[in-house]
Amino acid sequence: MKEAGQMQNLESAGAGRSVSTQTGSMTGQIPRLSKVNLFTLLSLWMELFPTVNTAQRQKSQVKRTGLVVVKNTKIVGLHCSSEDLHAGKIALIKHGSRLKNCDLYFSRKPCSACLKMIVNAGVNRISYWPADPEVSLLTEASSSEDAKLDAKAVERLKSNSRAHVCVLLQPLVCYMVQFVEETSYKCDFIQKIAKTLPDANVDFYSECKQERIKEFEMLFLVPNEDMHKQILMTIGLENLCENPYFSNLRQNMKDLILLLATVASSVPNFKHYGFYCGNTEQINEIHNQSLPQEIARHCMVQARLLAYRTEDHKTGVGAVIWAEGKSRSWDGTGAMYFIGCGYNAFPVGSEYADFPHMDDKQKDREIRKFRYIVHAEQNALTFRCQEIKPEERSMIFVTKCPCDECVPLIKGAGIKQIYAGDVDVGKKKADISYMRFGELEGVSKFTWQLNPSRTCVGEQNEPESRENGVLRPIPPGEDQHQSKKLCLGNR
Ligand SMILES: Nc1ccn([C@H]2C[C@H](O)[C@@H](COP(=O)(O)OP(=O)(O)OP(=O)(O)O)O2)c(=O)n1
Repeated sequence: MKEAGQMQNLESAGAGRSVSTQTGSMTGQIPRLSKVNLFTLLSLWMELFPTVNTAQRQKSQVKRTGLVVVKNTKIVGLHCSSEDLHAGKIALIKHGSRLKNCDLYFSRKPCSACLKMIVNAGVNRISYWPADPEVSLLTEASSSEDAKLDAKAVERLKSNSRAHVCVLLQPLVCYMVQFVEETSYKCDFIQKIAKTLPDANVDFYSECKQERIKEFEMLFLVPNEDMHKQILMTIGLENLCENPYFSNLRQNMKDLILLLATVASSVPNFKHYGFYCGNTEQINEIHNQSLPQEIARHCMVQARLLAYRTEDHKTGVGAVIWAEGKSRSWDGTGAMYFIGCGYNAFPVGSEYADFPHMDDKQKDREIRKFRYIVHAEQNALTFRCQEIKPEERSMIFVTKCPCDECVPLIKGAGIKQIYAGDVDVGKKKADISYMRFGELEGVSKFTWQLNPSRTCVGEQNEPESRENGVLRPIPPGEDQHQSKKLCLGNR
């Protein structure tokens, strides 16, 4: 029996098949991200969810942690720890006994306080990223005694628990890194900057990527190999300390970090580019309702990661739906909470040869893919884990413009905002068209572009920035600082 459509298992459809590809990966074969790697990457990315006191928390002994909750291979929760609550505690508050039989992917090994509760809730598997644990072992000698005691307690809980507590790091399939590199560079967001700013040095993308790789390696990889081995020993992974296991582990970790940095750079924090409403008359009104750019970019990167699970040989699309609750809650995502996600794939349970895979170039319309493939937005809506509340602001992030089939679905579902690429807007292709998005009313549309208020209303009208849905004024100098960091193309 095949798994549900949100996370359909069609490994056979992806890796290792010779296909004609618009993206033209080196071999003409489309590699596909495994589910385990997707969940792992999303957990690391959730650790980086833009929060208020990120800097402050990094200094504390309890490290920020990202968490993905998976039930029957479907993502039912994307969380991150806050100043007050660890990731495991947040999962417990949000899901309670529904955690039974779930698989949890942590960006760090959880502490004993979290582990005892989630084990007690009856989870099936706990997978964690094998670097510095939640209660950091990379701290001063005075507090390291507590950290070691905690690591021992975790081991004891682990050995007496029914849940499988493990490290799940799969090597990436062949050419995955090259494929992600090519498709990230060619993605709508980077190409739009390259087209609209012809003077910009196109190297901005590579430079941004290099910065991100450095930043992520600092965060997710213990820089010193001996220290990494010591941590692995303390957290009960002595079997990974010998070579070749240790070097393989480091290599797998580095590959995943590289992949995350590449995808993250494809929705860059560059100059005044971001998700804006194209209609200048509505700018002021809509700005008050739109998300802070850093959160919008963060969610779009999640959608981009999901797109690497596509079953379409040519065009991968990812979608993720979030909502903003009425008040800020005590987790690291503030007032935002996860509703659902998906990618374009053939109907649940189908096998590789059940449906046609051809595109518009195929003369025989009967063997084209379009009538069979379920779109990313459709899967995200179908397999959502929460209801969409009409009184709350809900938003969908899609890597491509919603097509005419999806636009009324999104509106009908009560989603209030769409964040999307707009490269095909207004196009009518033979079997799929993107005409209705432009005309859509009653749903705010934010597409990737240069901030229109920079050219239309002047810089003084820059909206207040918000942290996790909470309005705050921009502290003097911060905006300049951000653009300084981002003006990579100006050299
Ligand atoms: N918002 C969207 C838009 C499209 N898709 C999916 C459905 C198809 O799997 C694929 C179609 O993409 P294109 O319209 O780009 O069509 P092609 O894949 O044929 O590419 P081309 O641009 O060359 O026509 O993307 C989706 O899931 N969600």
